[in-house]
Amino acid sequence: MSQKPQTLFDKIWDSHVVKRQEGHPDVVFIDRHFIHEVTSPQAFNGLRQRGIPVFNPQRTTAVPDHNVPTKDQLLPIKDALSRHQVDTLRKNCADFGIELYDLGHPYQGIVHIIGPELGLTLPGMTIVCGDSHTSTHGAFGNISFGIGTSEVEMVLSAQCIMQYKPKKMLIEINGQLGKGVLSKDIILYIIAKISAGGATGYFVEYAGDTIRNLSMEARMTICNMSIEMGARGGMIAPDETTFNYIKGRKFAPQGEEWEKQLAYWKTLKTDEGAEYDTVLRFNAEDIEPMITYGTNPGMGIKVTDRIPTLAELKDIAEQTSFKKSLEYMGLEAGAQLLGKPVDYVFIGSCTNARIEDLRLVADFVKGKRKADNVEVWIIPGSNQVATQAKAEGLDKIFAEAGFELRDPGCSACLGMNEDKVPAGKYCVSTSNRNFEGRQGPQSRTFLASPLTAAVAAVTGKVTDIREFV
Ligand SMILES: CC(C)[C@H](C(=O)O)[C@@H](O)C(=O)O
Ligand code: SF4
Repeated sequence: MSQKPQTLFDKIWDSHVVKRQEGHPDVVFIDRHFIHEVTSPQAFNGLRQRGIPVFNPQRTTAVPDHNVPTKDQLLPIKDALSRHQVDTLRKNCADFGIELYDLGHPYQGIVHIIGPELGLTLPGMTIVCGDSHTSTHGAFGNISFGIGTSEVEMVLSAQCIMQYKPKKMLIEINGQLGKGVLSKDIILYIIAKISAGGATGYFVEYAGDTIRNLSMEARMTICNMSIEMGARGGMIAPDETTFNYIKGRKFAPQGEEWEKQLAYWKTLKTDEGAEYDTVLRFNAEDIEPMITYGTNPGMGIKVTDRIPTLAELKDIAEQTSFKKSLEYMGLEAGAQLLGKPVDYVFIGSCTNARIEDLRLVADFVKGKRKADNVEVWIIPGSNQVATQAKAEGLDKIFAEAGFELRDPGCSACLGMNEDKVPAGKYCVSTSNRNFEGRQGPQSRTFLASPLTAAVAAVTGKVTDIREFV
């Protein structure tokens, strides 16, 4: 009997449904649960109140990342709230028997960076975390999505979650990327095309030869930002690039188990003829280095383009938020961003703080110096990234360029620690959100790729990387 062709999403979802009842959300088994200090405290308190243990502590991994200092990380945390958050995570993990990669541990880092690098993130899994950018892990061909604190409690107590199945979107990108164009530009381009709400209610699968030719690091950047167009998550079918990345990692399957898993992973692709609710197609040749000018990630332009004018925007609601946005950013409609002086450059976050990002930046800045008007922070995504960077001598290249390589954490991606961009200052940032106040009260963010950030650091202004490569 021939089965109806299935999408990759359906294959993984259906194989994890524990209970399905018409008119109710599916009860879905969760293979891997990541937790951090911000969204887990109330969940643990809920368990305490109910007097129940964590159902399967081995499937949960904890790491402090949001509230951690990126200088002198091993000294007691000065900020009282941050210290309390991190201490609470420590106590909860000790009380409930959960593995914690605490500050100073070789595996500590941003939660979405450490999962993949430790081989905890694997194809075919269901993965959740009380964090919207859990979508990052989908680059390995699994279903990964962010959940709320009450759902964190649900997963801790039952290793399952109740969820309605989302709609499915395919985004196919084909063709050769131009010089100086990175995967960050691909995703900023897509979000600019479909808007920050363009994929609301969908789970996105990315496909096409452009995606196939990307490294795992680059794929993670794309899946990471799926959430910034409203999607529940993003995924990419696993292939040889995926398997090579995973092989030999700390918690990756080994020996016979590897062979067994690999055979299963190879089946993880969308069947010919399977249907999506929506299909979008883009050409890689149309994509250029991108930068955002506004206060949501959909407000992006090619770095050489002008900011749109009010008249160019179609709907009225959009016009109101557009005006407010430009006011906040201190920018004029119709103006060019190119040549705009910047004050800070932040290279970091779960979007672009992996070793490949740091290599790209180092490669570009080698022998160059930062401009006098900019302060440059490089915050590695994890201790493993930092160690690797040092082993390769990247720290020396950064130091010679006047860039500061600090300790790992979320840092100025959202400024929950002391790394804040001062009010009114402009920062070219490799992170994923440019919301009002995101990098500090009244801070102004231009989202861009690591290369566009690096060139801004050297010239002190918004610059087209293609002038240099
Ligand atoms: C703090 C956390 C809940 C939040 C998220 O869910 O994304 C943060 O990581 C962010 O990027 O804004
Ligand atoms: S690096 Fe930024 S986006 Fe990623 S988890 Fe941390 S705060 Fe959220």
